[in-house]
Amino acid sequence: MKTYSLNNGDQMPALGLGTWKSEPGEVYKVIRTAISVGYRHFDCAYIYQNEVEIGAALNDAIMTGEVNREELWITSKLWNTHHKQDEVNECLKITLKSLQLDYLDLYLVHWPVAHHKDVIFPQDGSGLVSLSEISLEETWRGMEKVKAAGLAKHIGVSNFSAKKIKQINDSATHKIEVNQVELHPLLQQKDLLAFCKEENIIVTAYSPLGSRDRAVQMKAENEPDLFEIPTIQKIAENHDCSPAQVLIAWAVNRETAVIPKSTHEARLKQNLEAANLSLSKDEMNEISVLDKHFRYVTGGFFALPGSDYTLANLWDE
Ligand SMILES: NC(=O)C1=CN([C@@H]2O[C@H](COP(=O)(O)OP(=O)(O)OC[C@H]3O[C@@H](n4cnc5c(N)ncnc54)[C@H](OP(=O)(O)O)[C@@H]3O)[C@@H](O)[C@H]2O)C=CC1
Ligand SMILES: O=C1CO[C@H](CO)[C@@H](O)[C@@H]1O
Repeated sequence: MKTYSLNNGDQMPALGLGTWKSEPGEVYKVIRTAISVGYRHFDCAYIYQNEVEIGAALNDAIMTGEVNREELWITSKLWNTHHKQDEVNECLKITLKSLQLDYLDLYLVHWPVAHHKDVIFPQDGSGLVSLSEISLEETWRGMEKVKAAGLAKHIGVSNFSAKKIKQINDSATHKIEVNQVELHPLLQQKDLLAFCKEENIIVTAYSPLGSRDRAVQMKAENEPDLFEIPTIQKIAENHDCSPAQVLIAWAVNRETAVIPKSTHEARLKQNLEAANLSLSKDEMNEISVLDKHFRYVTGGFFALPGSDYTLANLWDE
C-alpha cells in the first residue's frame, strides 16, 4: 500500500476506511472485517456517533494480536460544538475514550464553522457562532495544545479553503499537515490541490464514490451518479474492474489519500485492491476533463438565515 510521509516521517496509508453512516450494530463487524482483509487506516469523527463501537473493534483486534496499535492510522475530527480553545481537549478526550486509544494519529477541525456548545446540528442561525466570536485561529491554538500534549500525533483541517488555511498558517506554531475535502471526478479542486502541495499539506479525498448512501433529505434532486459516467465505465472495462475501483485508483494516482466507506466485505476488498491500480496518463487526462465543480456535501446545512455563514464565505468561492 502506498503511504504519504508526514513532517516527522510518519506514514499515512493512502487508502483508509470511511465510517460515516456505518451504523452502531454493524460497525463493529465492519471494522473487524476491514482489519482482517488488510485495512490499517480508519477515518472517524465524534459526530458520526459510532466511535464507541469502532473502539471496541479496534481494541479487540489489538488484544487478539491481529494488529499492533503502531500499525494503525486513526483519524478523528473535532466537532463544531467544541471550537473554543479550551474545549478542543474535551472533545478529543471523549473521542479517545470511545476509541479506547491513548492518542490519535491525526485530529482534524471538521468544519470552519462554530456552533453553540449544546447545539449539535443547528436548525437556524441562532445555533451558530460567528467566526468573529470564536476565530479559527483560536480553535487552532487548541489543536496545537492537544498535539503538544501528545494526544494527537498530527493535526489538520477539513473543508477548509486555501484562504482559511493561509489565515491559520500565518499565525501557527504548528502548521496544518492535512486538509480533508470532497474530491472525485466531478469536483477535482485542482487549485486547492496545487496550493496544498506548495504548503506541504496532504489532501484526503472524502465521498470519493459520490456519498451514495446519504439520507434522501441530504440529496439534491437528480444528483449525478459517478458510476454511470461513460468515461469511468470505459476505463473500468479497460482494467476489468468496477467503476468504484477506477474512482479510488484515480484519487491515489493523483497523490491524494482516499477514504471510501463500505459495510460489505466484498466491496471492502475491492476498494482496498483499487489503491494498487495504475491508470495510464491518457486515462488520467480523460478523467481530468470531467470536472463540473459539483458538490454532494454542499455545506448548505450551515448556511442558515440569521447567521453570517453563507455558502460563498464557507467555501471562499
Ligand atoms: N470531512 C468531512 O466533512 C466528510 C468526511 N467524510 C468521510 O469520507 C468517507 C467516505 O465518504 P461517504 O460520504 O461515506 O461516501 P462514499 O463516497 O465513500 O460512498 C459510500 C457509498 O458507496 C457504496 N460503496 C462503497 N464501495 C462500493 C463499491 N466498491 N461498489 C459499489 N458501491 C460501493 C457504499 O455502500 P455500502 O456501504 O453498502 O457498501 C456507500 O453507499 C465517510 O464515510 C467519512 O469517513 C465524508 C463526508 C464528509
Ligand atoms: O463528515 C461529515 C458527515 O456527517 C456530517 C453531517 O451529518 C457532515 O457535516 C460532515 O461533512
